Amino acid sequence: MVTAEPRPWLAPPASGPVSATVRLPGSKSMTARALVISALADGPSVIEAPLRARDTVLMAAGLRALGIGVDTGSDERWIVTPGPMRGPARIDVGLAGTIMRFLPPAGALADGTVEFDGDPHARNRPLRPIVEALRSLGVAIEASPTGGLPLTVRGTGLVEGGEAIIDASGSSQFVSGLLLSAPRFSKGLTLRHEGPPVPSAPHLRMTTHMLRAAGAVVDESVPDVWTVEPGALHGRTWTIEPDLSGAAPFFAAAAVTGGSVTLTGWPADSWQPVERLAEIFTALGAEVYFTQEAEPGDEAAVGGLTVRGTGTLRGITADLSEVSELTPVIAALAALAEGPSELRGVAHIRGHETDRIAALATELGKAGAEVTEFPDGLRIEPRALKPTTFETYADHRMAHAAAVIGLAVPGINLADVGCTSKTLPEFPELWAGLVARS
Ligand SMILES: O=C(O)C1=C[C@@H](OP(=O)(O)O)[C@@H](O)[C@H](O)C1
Ligand SMILES: C=C(OP(=O)(O)O)C(=O)O
Repeated sequence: MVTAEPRPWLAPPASGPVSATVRLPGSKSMTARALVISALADGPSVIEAPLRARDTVLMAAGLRALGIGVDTGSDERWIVTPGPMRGPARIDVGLAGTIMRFLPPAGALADGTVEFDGDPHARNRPLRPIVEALRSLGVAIEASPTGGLPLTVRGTGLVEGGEAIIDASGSSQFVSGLLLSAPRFSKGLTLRHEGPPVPSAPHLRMTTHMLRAAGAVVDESVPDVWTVEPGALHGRTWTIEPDLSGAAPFFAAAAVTGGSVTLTGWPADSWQPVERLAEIFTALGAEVYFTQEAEPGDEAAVGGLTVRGTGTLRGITADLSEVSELTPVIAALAALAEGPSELRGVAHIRGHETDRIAALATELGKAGAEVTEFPDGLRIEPRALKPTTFETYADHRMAHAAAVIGLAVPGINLADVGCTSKTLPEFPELWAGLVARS
């Protein structure tokens, strides 16, 4: 609920191809899941290489408000000590989809009243499907007249669970949020999605992988149906991968400048959609490869993920529904490409940090691109781009998109770079360091 002063920032232009090896902080999505699963587990957990950013710090604070021990004192590892969850508690979700969708089901397992609210725009983000699913599972929950924040969950310490139907076409996080707490529901959960396709399938797979890693029994063999058996989640050590979505602008810098960016510390067997990112960057004209730093077959092996620009940046036609959070950066690349692009399948990103389709159409349009807005995406015709002040709408990924444009177009002013603190507070410094290596 804190609104910081805007921090204007001039995006640094690249003077040539960038050439850099960067280590990025941990994945927001993995850190969020590790925190929630660890809070619901039967013993302490350690989260190695967590992301320390607004979304994950607020998640930790939300769990603490429920009575969970979350020691975030060290940058290397956070320690979660579960215990009985209780209200009354007030949880600030900031602008984080992960918190507003993952913590109400957990809050329902607390004994007492748990209130949720967040930034002004957080009240516009969709929540109704998860609220209604929770009600159908026996949870007493009050929402605003639009079905969203502010929410009050009247926890009794127990959630009966059982069967629920949900339309999760607005966000995969509705499903993830319910599944993460489901092992602790008395009857577990069978959740059936009914409606247009659920976006962000890789995030659902991350949820089920991580639940199984903590001992949950999860069946996802039937499309659009997830079954979680009731049972204990076990404390464990989580090792958080670097954040793939946070990496996208850095890779984009390689593609735009014809340079090379290697991000280190990637596991050979990632839980994030590296292949989909590689396909998209390859279609754009870049080369993507993984260099293992240890013996093949070593499951813990990490390596470098490299994107190399080839001097060619092609327009693409792509369904981005699996990696919708990459849309702003890919749209920026499309505006700098040699031909038109059509990015579709992302209607739901109108419910992200801002209406990203409208925001991209406006801001890329201001920079000179010819942009057509569709209900589910954008057509972008590259034109000679010009300096502008790029509004960021409190949206970290709009800031990333502006920074990418600014590599090639001197004079791109971001209205506020402070919004990058949501997932990567070090963004301005890391970006300046990268551009200095051009
Ligand atoms: O579960 C998660 O960690 C996320 C799921 C996706 O949400 P949507 O399905 O709403 O796109 C993604 O865009 C978001 O950044 C993180
Ligand atoms: C959509 C995003 O975030 P959230 O987890 O708040 O939905 C995002 O990070 O691009």
